[in-house]
Amino acid sequence: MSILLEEKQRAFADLRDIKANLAARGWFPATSGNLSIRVGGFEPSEFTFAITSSGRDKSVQTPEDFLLVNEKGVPTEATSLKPSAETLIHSEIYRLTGAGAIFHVHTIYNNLISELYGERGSIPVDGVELIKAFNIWDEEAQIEIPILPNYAEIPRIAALVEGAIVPRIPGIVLRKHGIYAWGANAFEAKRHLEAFEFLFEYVYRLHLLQK
Ligand SMILES: CSCCC(=O)C(=O)COP(=O)(O)O
Ligand SMILES: [Zn+2]
Repeated sequence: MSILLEEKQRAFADLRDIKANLAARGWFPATSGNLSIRVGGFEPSEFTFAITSSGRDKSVQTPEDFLLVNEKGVPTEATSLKPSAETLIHSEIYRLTGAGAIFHVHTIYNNLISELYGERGSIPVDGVELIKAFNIWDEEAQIEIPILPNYAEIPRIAALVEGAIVPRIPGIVLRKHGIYAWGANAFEAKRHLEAFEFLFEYVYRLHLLQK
């Protein structure tokens, strides 16, 4: 078996597991969300990643759930499957961060918080312990999680990713849409995603308490 085939099968298996895990939390309502894992070499200019196919019910497992695409988001193998409509955002995050996995979900809390802080352009989080999940260990750390507008054309959003990325924050929120969280591998990307969602719920509930 070639190394790429082995890596592809491992990436598909990892995506299947994470998809089932996140679906069980209700984080893929109405076919929303997409997941990807980088496969093969880590050349900055040329890379391949496994990504969810577009428009599918992510709470069920089928043989048509994933495909491989190149750094431009074009399928690398003959297939009738369509890559996620948001593949270009994944491509751009891989290109800019060298991440190994990217997970995107739509939740009530990430949508609410993105609207609450939409005009500010970032979500402030102040001194919450789970900030350490991002490997930020300062006492009472203060972070700002970037928010981008949710344009209808994905290339317009992708063009803004470079300017929005904050090196120590492994995620970007799209306003009234959802979060992209990434990490060096699937384990780390999942940890980051869980931390973001915890922090969004915390900040939202705190806002209500303080009103
Ligand atoms: C009904 S969800 C609208 C599209 C979206 O935001 C999303 O995350 C899912 O798109 P995909 O093409 O990856 O299924
Ligand atoms: Zn989406």
